Amino acid sequence: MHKQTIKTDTNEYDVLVGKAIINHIDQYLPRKYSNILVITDSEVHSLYADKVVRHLSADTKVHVSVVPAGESSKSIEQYYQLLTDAIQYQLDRKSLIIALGGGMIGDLAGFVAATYMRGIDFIQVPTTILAHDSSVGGKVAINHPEGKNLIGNFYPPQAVLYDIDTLHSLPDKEKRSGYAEVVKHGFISNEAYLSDILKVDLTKELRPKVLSDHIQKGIAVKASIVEQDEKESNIRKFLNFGHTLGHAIESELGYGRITHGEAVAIGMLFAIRVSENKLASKLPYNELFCWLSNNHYPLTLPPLSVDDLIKRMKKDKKSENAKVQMVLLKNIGHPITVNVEDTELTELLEKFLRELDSR
Ligand SMILES: NC(=O)c1ccc[n+]([C@@H]2O[C@H](COP(=O)([O-])OP(=O)(O)OC[C@H]3O[C@@H](n4cnc5c(N)ncnc54)[C@H](O)[C@@H]3O)[C@@H](O)[C@H]2O)c1
Ligand SMILES: O=C(O)C(=O)C[C@@H](O)[C@H](O)[C@H](O)COP(=O)(O)O
Ligand SMILES: [Zn+2]
Repeated sequence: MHKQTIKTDTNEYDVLVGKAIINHIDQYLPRKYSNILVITDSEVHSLYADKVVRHLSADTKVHVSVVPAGESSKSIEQYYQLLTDAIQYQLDRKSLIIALGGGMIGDLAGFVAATYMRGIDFIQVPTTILAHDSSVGGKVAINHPEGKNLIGNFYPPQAVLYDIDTLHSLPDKEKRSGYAEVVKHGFISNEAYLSDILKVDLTKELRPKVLSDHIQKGIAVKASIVEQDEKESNIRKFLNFGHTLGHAIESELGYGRITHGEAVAIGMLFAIRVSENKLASKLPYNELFCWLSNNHYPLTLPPLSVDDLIKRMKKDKKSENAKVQMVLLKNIGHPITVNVEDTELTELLEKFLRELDSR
């Protein structure tokens, strides 16, 4: 079991990463709760919800709310239904919400916890590789058809209980999606970590030791940034590397048509091209492209209008005064934020999309 404590100006919580954590979930709860609502999705429900409920204390009332699996559930409709469930189950200010699932559930259940009765305790029980990122740092949100995570808050969990045994059941597509955020943590932190990540072959069974090492290092990168800038006034923006275009693609295609990680992978390729162009950076574009391609990431997109993508990029939370702001790399481990003018962005994005089509 590996424990990392996240300490910000206002909060402190533990992230536990290890095997069989769910079997002992009751002992890891920060305190006793008499009423618990487990929020999960339909896939994770059939795999792990019974196990979680079985291992919670018998003298606790436990309710389970299930939303359909997939990004389209990170919606105002599901959010409202979950609040209704919380009211019907008579959750009070001393109750607990458990977010059991990937990043979609973590963000959605976290936002329910953040807003129900002005905020009640919640813990994250992540079940995807991607959730090594989403469960840490306290960003909770739902999507708006106009843009990703436009409705949300910073609301840290009381604990993150990451049982890596759950990762064995992940489909290959979700392994790929999760690894995109691992790669992101590599690019924004250090070359040795990145080159180690790019040795992984996702088409083969992942070695548990390698996986947990990559996850723990990713959490450490995120933790160190969040501890310095919890509310994203400055360096937390670096965690958005690949997301300015990635989020635009997700919302433009319609939520769930491409996974978050697949979109971020394409977004990172674009951010590298822009870094080369604007900062004369020397970055391993081809190495990343080949690794993504060898691991079967989708690297072509249906036809998309550049103008529409740029309109979406302007709705990004980093954008100020209608200027698109991107996270670029001076080199590996040295991210910076840069405003990109519309004309330049249009030119670079057109060229990038043509390049993707032609490879
Ligand atoms: N809050 C943050 O800091 C943050 C960071 C990164 C991403 N996110 C958000 O996270 C979401 C993406 O998260 P995700 O990729 O985990 O998606 P997800 O939660 O939708 O899970 C992906 C799929 O895997 C299934 N699944 C989950 N765990 C499983 C398991 N153990 N075995 C088999 N199937 C399983 C789910 O049912 C779903 O179909 C996006 O909404 C993204 O915006 C948030
Ligand atoms: O934690 C952060 O900060 C991140 O940017 C992590 C991202 O991987 C994540 O997708 C996050 O939800 C994006 O946040 P947003 O503020 O751009 O919606
Ligand atoms: Zn992300």
